[in-house]
Amino acid sequence: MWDLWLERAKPVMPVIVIDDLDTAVPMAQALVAGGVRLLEVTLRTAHGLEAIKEIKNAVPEAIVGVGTVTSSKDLENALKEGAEFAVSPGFTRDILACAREWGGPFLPGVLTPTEVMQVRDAGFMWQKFFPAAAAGGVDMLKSLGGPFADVRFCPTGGIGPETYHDYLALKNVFAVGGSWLTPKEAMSARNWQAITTIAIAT
Ligand SMILES: O=C(O)C(=O)C[C@H](O)[C@H](O)COP(=O)(O)O
Repeated sequence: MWDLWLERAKPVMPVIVIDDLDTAVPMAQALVAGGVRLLEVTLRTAHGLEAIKEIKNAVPEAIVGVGTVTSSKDLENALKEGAEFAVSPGFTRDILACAREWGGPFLPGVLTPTEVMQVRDAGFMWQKFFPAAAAGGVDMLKSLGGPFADVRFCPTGGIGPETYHDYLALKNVFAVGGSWLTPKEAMSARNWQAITTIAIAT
């Protein structure tokens, strides 16, 4: 699925925090206008689920997923609202089982070789590498690429406009995620042009 989506979307995934529900749709439109279509709406605030539903209905060009999935219940709730993919900062046995049953694109979060092996054993070849910068960044991903050449990573955590290129240059990285694409100041000022400008430049 990621392969297919990446044919028509930039390989970047904004990690979106919705403080005010009315920002969800214009923010998504601003990103899509700049070619950023893979949108990870986090469950960090109470508006996450509703925002997923609203964006799905109002912005058909967006590919909307759910982030900060920390339980199987989170995943089930987000799927009911129409989330097309799901991302977790880590994984539990329960989440992996629920994601397998769903069968859709789920990115479990990993940080160590052992975790890469655990989720690969469970059938997940596409993984989130989190927190990327704090855990060794590009060098760590290069090292993981040795024994795990078949695994594709989406690093997130501490990545910004100055560094995301370095990650995307790695052959085991399929996309890069982060909150830099939807800065808090631009969101609260409802400065959609600023968000489109960032998206275009990315
Ligand atoms: O909440 C989640 O779903 C997470 O798993 C963590 C986020 O992906 C990173 O915290 C984003 O990191 P920054 O770009 O440094 O803000």
